[in-house]
Amino acid sequence: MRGKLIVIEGTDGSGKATQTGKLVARLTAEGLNVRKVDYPNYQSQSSALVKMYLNGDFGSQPEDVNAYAASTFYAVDRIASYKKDWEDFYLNGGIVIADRYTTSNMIHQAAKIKDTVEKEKYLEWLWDFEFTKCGLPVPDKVFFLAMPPDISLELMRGRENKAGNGKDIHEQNSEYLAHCFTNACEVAEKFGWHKVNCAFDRQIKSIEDIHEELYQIAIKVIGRV
Ligand SMILES: Nc1ncnc2c1ncn2[C@@H]1O[C@H](COP(=O)(O)OP(=O)(O)OP(=O)(O)O)[C@@H](O)[C@H]1O
Ligand SMILES: Cc1cn([C@H]2C[C@H](O)[C@@H](COP(=O)(O)O)O2)c(=O)[nH]c1=O
Repeated sequence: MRGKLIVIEGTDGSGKATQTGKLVARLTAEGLNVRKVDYPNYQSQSSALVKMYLNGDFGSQPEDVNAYAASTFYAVDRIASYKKDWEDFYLNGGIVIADRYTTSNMIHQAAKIKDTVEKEKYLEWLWDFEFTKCGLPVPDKVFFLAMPPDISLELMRGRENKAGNGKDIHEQNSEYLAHCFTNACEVAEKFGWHKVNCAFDRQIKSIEDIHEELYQIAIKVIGRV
């Protein structure tokens, strides 16, 4: 019996790692069979092209690699991780909580495409490529942590990126972050993601309050209530 896949999404510095860690810890403490995955999988060689892209080896601007090409770098990394680390676990009923997934391509790569018809074509291509052709599981639930870009920039300030080599070409570009946020709000609506409003009037919701909102929905998806 197939398990569940729950994804925690958002733009850079929106609190994904914080919330993924808390949700996994609580569900594990309750005795559920839970595993955490995060993307990019920097620990694996499969992320080599992603690292080169984010390091600026193909150009210093995100748009120097088009949405389709960059998406394939991330997809390859995801497929390697799925096949090696969690396919069996998931197909045998395990609960997987993902910090980023294909949904990050929908946010960060689709943001490069301004024309709405072309963006639509890209989103259809991506769905078919990652889920239908490559066989990655479709998420059971996607949480979108809607943290306004000016606040997430503050949260990220002074913090290194996860690859541990300074700020990457996405993080260096505040204009791109703003485009990604606007695009994420549209995509979240289109695909029926659960949007968590993480701030109101520049007042950030507490880590605990956001966690509680995620937890209450997650246990329904898992079938605990
Ligand atoms: N609701 C919140 N209130 C205050 N601080 C927060 C909140 N959520 C996260 N933070 C802090 O913001 C910083 C960024 O959070 P976190 O690393 O979880 O974000 P992220 O989305 O995983 O980042 P990235 O996209 O760079 O991987 C951390 O220092 C974290 O403790
Ligand atoms: C998984 C994935 C990620 N991205 C983007 C999102 C971020 O800007 C970077 C990864 O940075 P992190 O802070 O180390 O998480 O890459 C993407 O465009 N597509 C993806 O599938």
